[in-house]
Amino acid sequence: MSYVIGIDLGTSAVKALLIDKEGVVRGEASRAYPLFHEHSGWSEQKPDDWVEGTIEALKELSSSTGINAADIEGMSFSGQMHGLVLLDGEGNPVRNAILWNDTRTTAQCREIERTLGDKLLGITRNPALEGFTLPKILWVRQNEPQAFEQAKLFVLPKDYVRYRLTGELHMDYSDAAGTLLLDVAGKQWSNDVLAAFDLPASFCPALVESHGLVGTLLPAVAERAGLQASVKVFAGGADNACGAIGAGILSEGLTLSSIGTSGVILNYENDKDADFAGKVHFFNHGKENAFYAMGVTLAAGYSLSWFKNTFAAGESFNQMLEGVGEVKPGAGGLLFTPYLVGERTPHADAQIRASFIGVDGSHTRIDFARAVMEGITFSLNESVDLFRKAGKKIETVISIGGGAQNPVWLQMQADIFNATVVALENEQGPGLGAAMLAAYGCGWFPSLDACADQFVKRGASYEPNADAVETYAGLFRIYQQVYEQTRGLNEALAAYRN
Ligand SMILES: Nc1ncnc2c1ncn2[C@@H]1O[C@H](COP(=O)(O)OP(=O)(O)O)[C@@H](O)[C@H]1O
Ligand SMILES: O=C(CO)[C@@H](O)[C@H](O)COP(=O)(O)O
Repeated sequence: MSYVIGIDLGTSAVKALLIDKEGVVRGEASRAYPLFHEHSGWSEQKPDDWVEGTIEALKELSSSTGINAADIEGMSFSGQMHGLVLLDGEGNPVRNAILWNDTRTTAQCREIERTLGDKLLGITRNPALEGFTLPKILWVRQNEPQAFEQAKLFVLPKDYVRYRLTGELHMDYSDAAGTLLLDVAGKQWSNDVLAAFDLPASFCPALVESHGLVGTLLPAVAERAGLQASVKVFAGGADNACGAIGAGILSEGLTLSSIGTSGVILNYENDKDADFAGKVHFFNHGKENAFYAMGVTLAAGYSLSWFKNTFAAGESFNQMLEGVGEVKPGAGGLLFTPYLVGERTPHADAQIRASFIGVDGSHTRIDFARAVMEGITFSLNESVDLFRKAGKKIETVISIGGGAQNPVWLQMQADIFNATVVALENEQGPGLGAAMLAAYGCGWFPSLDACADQFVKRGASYEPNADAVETYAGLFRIYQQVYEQTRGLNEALAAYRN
């Protein structure tokens, strides 16, 4: 039997999956690593923590499954997007990575808008948002000139890990699309954008397709991980592109909802010229010459894990959420907006913060937990709403991510989105998409679509309940007002943050 490995470099942990030719998961291992929040709005990780975590997870995977290492043919990656890793001439990081959920770069975003004007959307197909990579590059240049002086090249998180595993430096189109330096439709680094910010072409790594072969394992890494150095390593993709591949979102008309640390509503696009006027992100897919548009909730699963860590420390998600299905839709008039770290869609705002509105003396912790889940889902529904207004039909939504583990949340998504929500059997998130890129790259299938036919297995389906749909439609209108009503208050409170 032959196997491939999919590595999902997430924000909270790296997860490695061993998958056979039938698409059956034969083993999994993960390693968590810390996030550093030195100031409000800052979010960093140590690139070498990712590398160590990945090698440790691979070691566990190879030893615990008891399979013959020679049977592992290939591996590929899914990575948290946008994070800036600056490398010196020797390939060492010059500072910690600045992550996708770090919002320190508002001034640099305004500078990018002033410098590029309409060209920005025309070339990169996206507006300047704090989470994207170019503003982070400018921030380091302006605030840490000594570190910037040493930097010869930038990569994204999974590219750094792959580099340390193979010695080869590349970036795939799906991840490069989130840097604001790529001509998305033309699939090349934009000389116009690079020149506008005085960055040399040598600052960007070579571009490859997500299923492209980039090398094999370095012998020392292979030995530590318990693998053979001949394992073929394929580039991989952005976590949302890989999540979409792993959910079979490979043709028009399919929509994905992902509740991981962040939350995403994603729509497949064949048309490189599809125009959403920058209201949602528009990126290259991990499938060759395909695209996707998506809206992003910055703190989706993060809001629930914040709530758990703060008010239910020591409990599992299942323990904390026991009985949440018995609380009626609307949590007794309690509304939550999930703006714990600012927001992206539809309000690109780094200063906004979360609120509970309507707290009543009768509310208990389980009402708050339900309100948090509903608030996250209302935020995702803002993206569903945007897509519907742009003419997209959203009738069936495939749900992935840690949030899809809870059936009450799956039904809640069906009721709030007013669409059929489908879970996957043995949901594995973007790691499955990464493994599929390796399976396709190894030549096991003639196309990614053929691989999806074999690997992606739909599970339970949730239909919208008419009463709940009506209740939520009313609540959603109230939810939508909270942003404007709390914006000024949060701007004033910003001065008091750490
Ligand atoms: N049993 C569960 N029930 C509901 N939500 C859960 C459960 N387990 C995890 N989650 C949610 O999923 C999130 C993690 O999702 P995951 O896809 O693993 O994230 P990432 O890839 O960003 O690390 C958590 O923050 C939590 O909100
Ligand atoms: O910033 C984005 C997408 O634009 C995030 O989706 C990151 O890619 C991190 O994702 P998760 O850790 O939530 O999977």
